[in-house]
Amino acid sequence: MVKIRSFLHPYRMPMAIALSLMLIELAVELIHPLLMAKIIDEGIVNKDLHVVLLWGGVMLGISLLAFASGIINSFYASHVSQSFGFDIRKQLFEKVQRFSFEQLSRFPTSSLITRMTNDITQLQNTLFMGLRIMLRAPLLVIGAVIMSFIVNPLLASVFVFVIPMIILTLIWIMRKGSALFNKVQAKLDFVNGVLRENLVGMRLIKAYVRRDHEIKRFTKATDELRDKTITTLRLIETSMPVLLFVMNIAILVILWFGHAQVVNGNIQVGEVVALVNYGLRVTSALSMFSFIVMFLSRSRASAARISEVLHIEEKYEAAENKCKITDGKVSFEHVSFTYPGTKEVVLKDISFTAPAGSTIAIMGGTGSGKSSLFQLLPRLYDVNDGDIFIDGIAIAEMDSKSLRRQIGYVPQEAILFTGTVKENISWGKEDASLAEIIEATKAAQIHETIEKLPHQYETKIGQKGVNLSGGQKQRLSVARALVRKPKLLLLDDSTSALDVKTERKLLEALRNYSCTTLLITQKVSTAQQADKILLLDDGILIAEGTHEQLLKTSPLYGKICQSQMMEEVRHVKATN
Ligand SMILES: Nc1ncnc2c1ncn2[C@@H]1O[C@H](COP(=O)(O)OP(=O)(O)OP(=O)(O)O)[C@@H](O)[C@H]1O
Repeated sequence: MVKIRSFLHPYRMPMAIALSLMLIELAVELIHPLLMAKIIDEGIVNKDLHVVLLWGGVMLGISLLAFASGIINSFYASHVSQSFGFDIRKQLFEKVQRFSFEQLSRFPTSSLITRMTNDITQLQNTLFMGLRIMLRAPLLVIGAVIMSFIVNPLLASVFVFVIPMIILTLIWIMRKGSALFNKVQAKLDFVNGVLRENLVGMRLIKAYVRRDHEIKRFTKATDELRDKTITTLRLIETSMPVLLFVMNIAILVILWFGHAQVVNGNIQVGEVVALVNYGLRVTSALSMFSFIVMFLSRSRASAARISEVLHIEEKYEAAENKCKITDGKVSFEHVSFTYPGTKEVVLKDISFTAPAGSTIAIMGGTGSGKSSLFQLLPRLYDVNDGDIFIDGIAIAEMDSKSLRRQIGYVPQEAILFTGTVKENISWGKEDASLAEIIEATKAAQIHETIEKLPHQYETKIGQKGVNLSGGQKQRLSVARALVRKPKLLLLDDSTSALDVKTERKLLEALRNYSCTTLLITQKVSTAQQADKILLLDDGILIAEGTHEQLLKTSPLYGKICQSQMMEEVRHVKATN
């Protein structure tokens, strides 16, 4: 929570101005009943029009002052609350960008989205309300009680019994409300999660005709959110009328006692009117409390959720160990790896060398650890045992940012961003010239396709590349990696959607890049073109060698080749 409060520091001055203006409004509100008592007792009772006009004029003047203060206060309140929300959102976003994969996996994506949107909006609204009415309501209560004592201590003593009871009840409601609102926000996370999955997977839902099922799932999630919200609001809304009832009784007691005192000639009518007026102002402040308690409880829950993300300790890496990959020779020495927070060892004692400029194919069944092995090279995860060397330097000693900048990594799923073709490719190298981009797209065998697009390199790519085929997306992702001219290229099944001819051309073009290429593939036809094949099985490197060598030494590789050949024969027969 301390962290959230620190976001207010830059706005101390405008907040102080807003609060001072609010105090002017408050003072005017508290002086009003006093002036009213004067007009009644000195003007109306004594039939003195001059007094009525004089104090009436003063009342009008200070009302105008309060009106102007209110408008300027609103201006400052919206400026401060919006800027405060903007700052938190920016810092939260930057923080999440710096998270490691392990830290990122602690929060579901939908929860991070809710925290960056809805939770911050809650805090903004609360701050706005805080500067407008939140402080005004309790101060109005305190001020009204003090003024009542100044006017008539005997009648004002009624408030001493009632107000502490009301304050204790409000504290209880707020505590309970915070816990309930925490649950409401968690339900909102879930609704956002279902919504996100549905929007992203819309094609799959339609293809599998799962619309009704998904509507039911979404309805269940929103029903739960609605029920939790209603329970929470009910707690607050039912407590408020009880508090107002208690206050109304207090006003009745003042009227009853006041009447007796006026009849006995101990006090004047104006004093009773002023006290009733102060009582009514306390009642109106209390009705504001239902909103205040709601906002405060909700924002307490939201602040805790935002703080949880902001408080995560970042692992700062020493920036001085900048590395320069010169040749791209890769060696794994007895590498073992387990994902953080899990027990399963996904890579077991892996050792191999990829000479500089060589092409190494990595094969193995699904879940055998191929992608995990790739993620270790740019240090998306760190090894648990053993060492990985590039050009003879242990990557554990290298600054991960500078290491990543020199690796061309094409993940299994081709990810594109909304923007032009050119922007998507220069994502790999911000200052890439058009000539460099074209060189990369030619090598990735996608230049000719881009030339046929309506606006060539300036053609807009839809969200996630919806207007491109799977193979086109893969080749654009390869071009994005090549534009960096990396010394080490990692292709995670990135040519799976290409036909044999295009794939062959692409692999041949890669030879001109004189980079070490590690490529994961399921196809023997692709692996055959590599200088060496690594065969993984359940996280263990069970065989290593050229296609011909493995045919002789590895029964598993033999089986893979046989099954793919049979598949091809079946395919040829079927097409004939
Ligand atoms: N982020 C993760 N957290 C925990 N375990 C993971 C994670 N990613 C993968 N695994 C586990 O690691 C093992 C190896 O997965 P990996 O993705 O490396 O296999 P793969 O050989 O690339 O499979 P595929 O060919 O299906 O892509 C699997 O058992 C998988 O469940």
